[in-house]
Amino acid sequence: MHTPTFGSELLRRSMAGTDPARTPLTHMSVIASRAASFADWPDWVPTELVDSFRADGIDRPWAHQVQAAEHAFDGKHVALCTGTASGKSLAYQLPILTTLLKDPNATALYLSPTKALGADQIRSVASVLSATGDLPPGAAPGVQRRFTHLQPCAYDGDTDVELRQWARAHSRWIFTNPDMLHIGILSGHARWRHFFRHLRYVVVDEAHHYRGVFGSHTALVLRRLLRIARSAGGDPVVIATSATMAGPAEALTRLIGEPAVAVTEDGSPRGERTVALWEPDFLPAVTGENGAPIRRSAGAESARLLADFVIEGARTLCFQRSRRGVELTALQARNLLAQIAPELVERVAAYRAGYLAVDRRRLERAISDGDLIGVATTNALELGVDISGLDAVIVGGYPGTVASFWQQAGRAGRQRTSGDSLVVLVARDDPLDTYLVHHPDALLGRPVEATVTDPANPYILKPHLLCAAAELPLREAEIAAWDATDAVAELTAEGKLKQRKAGWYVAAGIEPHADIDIRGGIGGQVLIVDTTTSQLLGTVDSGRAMSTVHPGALHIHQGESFVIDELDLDDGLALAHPEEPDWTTSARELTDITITDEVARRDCGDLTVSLVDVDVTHQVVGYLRTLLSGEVLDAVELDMPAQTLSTRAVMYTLTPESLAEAGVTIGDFPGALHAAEHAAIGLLPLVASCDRWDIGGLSTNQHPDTGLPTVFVYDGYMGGAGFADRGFATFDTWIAATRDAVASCRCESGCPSCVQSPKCGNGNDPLDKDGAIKVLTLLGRRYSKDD
Ligand SMILES: Nc1ncnc2c1ncn2[C@@H]1O[C@H](COP(=O)(O)OP(=O)(O)OP(=O)(O)O)[C@@H](O)[C@H]1O
Repeated sequence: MHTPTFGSELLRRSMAGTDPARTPLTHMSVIASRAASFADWPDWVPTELVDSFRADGIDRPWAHQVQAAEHAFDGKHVALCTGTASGKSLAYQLPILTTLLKDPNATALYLSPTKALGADQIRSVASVLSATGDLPPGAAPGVQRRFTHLQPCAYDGDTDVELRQWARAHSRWIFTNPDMLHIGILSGHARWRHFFRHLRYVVVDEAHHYRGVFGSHTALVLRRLLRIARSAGGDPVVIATSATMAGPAEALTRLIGEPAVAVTEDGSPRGERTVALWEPDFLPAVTGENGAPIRRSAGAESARLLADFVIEGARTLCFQRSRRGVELTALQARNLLAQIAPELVERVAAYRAGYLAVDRRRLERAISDGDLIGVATTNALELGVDISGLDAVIVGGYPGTVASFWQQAGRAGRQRTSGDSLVVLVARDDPLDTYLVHHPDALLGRPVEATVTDPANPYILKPHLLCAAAELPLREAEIAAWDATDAVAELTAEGKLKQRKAGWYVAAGIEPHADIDIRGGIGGQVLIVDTTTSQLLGTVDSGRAMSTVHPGALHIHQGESFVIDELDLDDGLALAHPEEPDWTTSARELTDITITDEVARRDCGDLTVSLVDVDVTHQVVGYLRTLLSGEVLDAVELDMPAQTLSTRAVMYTLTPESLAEAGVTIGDFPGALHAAEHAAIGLLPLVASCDRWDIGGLSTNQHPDTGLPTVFVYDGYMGGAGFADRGFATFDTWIAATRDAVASCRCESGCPSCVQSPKCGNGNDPLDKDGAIKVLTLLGRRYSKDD
């Protein structure tokens, strides 16, 4: 570090006294500040609207805002992908408010992945519409009279029946989410005919959230929306926004099935941002499974940094992955402060979604006003919420995607004056975190990951086809455009669709909408119920129930802990009671795989990589209870039935000769392949925007279907979710990163940061770290030549 920055100074002061040989800091770099690039207000924006924006504090738009607004106004679907706090809302507000003002019938729809963000965006629109500009003194507060007919209104699970009726009849700008659009709007679209006939814009905010199974469901909901609007006479333009989305135009096209353009050049000003990567040291005298060393937890390390930054007067947000983690971090930071700076204890708090709305607003105000200096939070503060004046962000554990990392990092430095900030990523004991803190380029120099969706997955597509047919008869051309010929033939053969002259109709007695839970995954659902209050805590895909809500499993719901007493798969019920144990659980599964089809294959000498359809049979055989320190408390056995999952896998085979050549002796094959498989599962999220819990794996010395040493990594969802496809498509990058992650871990013979897996059915045995490096090096060498 040459010239000290705000961030490097803050870190230096916090690290004073640390033994340089054991420094947890693995990297520090500075992202330079940037000046604003302005544009003129487009000449199609009415003066009264420009006045309102000016009165709301926006004198001139930034260049990217105008570019995106112009595309949308010209009728092109547009994806705006610029940094956090780059004013993306204004970019869609300009064409929408203009159109609503000029055409008294025009309507618009706004979609966000969370209700909180939707509420925030309505507030932002209301603020523009109520800005008094040059209205005469004494004009009524609230929305100005000339804008009253626009009536932006929320329409989600919290909206009561009366307001819903009012919104349908009067609102010209509806704020909702994909879930409500599916179940509450498209299912009864006849009542919305006027709204759809005049629908001119659809906003898809924070579009990178639509990935994996949720993304595939949303893609189909959006296609149904466009189809219904067009059949009613409307022709909406879609405006997608995201601070972090790879290939935004392609991503939007994948989501809506139609061509789109992108705007990515960010014209907003930014302060100087220092980014630090941090790897907690190993704990002395504490060991985990099979005696492996374990690191100080990311939560405890984050709490220490939070307390240090608060002492330095730096206003800091500290992100934690779980709500429980948030409470613990805030508590630990307060305990540390109580010993050294007791006057600061009350200036640190926890923030999470389970709190009452009033408490959340109070906390948000206290953060903005500076009454609170340090706040531990879940990703509830990651999206949208416009809090300014923060100096530092601590990201406690890689949040799963590069997109989320930048989203969280972007919460600091939103101050327009200087905006200098510090971001620290604290690694968890996990291969992906280890890799990232030792390979800064993979995090800081890499474009964000592609959002993976697979709307062609028949297990997702078929229920949506039934909904579409129930909404309006399905026509040949639509079926072809949705790539659904086979699925429609199957539904027709099953008697669920009937072909008539005007198209395909859903068979009498079928009400398909309620059968889809667009966040719940695929297939049937198991309900999780608190037996002490009869409260429904949530649902889980039945295919994943045995590994997540087996008897004895710890289940977290809105920050509260529950322990599962009973799982009844026949009735689809998991019964739980509240309990706050100091351990967590992870299921142990045994897996068998049969290859049913080969979709694609790349040979490289005697090695092969293939994309295959597989039947995965797994059986949960027990679970581990692990203390929060990482220490294993015990292993509990379970007797659960086996289940079969038909899905997609990426598979590679090697030969005994190639392994021997790479230096792996025959007795070490199982441990080497097993360790390589675990690490590859841990690293797949680097290329496929999924969670390691979305995927599974199997390695074997000799698979019956290949006759060779074989490793599979498969999607944990019926029909697949697109993750294995990404693994196949980016095999070289994925395997090279996996090799580097294992090789750069400082442990001697394998630990949770490299080759141990928290859900291994074989108790992480055998594992051969050195052998895994040899296997991965061999694959990497061969395939990088090939690519
Ligand atoms: N042209 C502009 N000039 C000055 N300030 C602006 C301009 N455009 C927007 N802003 C302000 O910037 C802040 C961030 O805007 P906004 O919330 O729309 O950003 P965003 O890109 O949606 O952020 P996020 O990605 O965090 O959701 C707001 O306070 C807004 O009023």
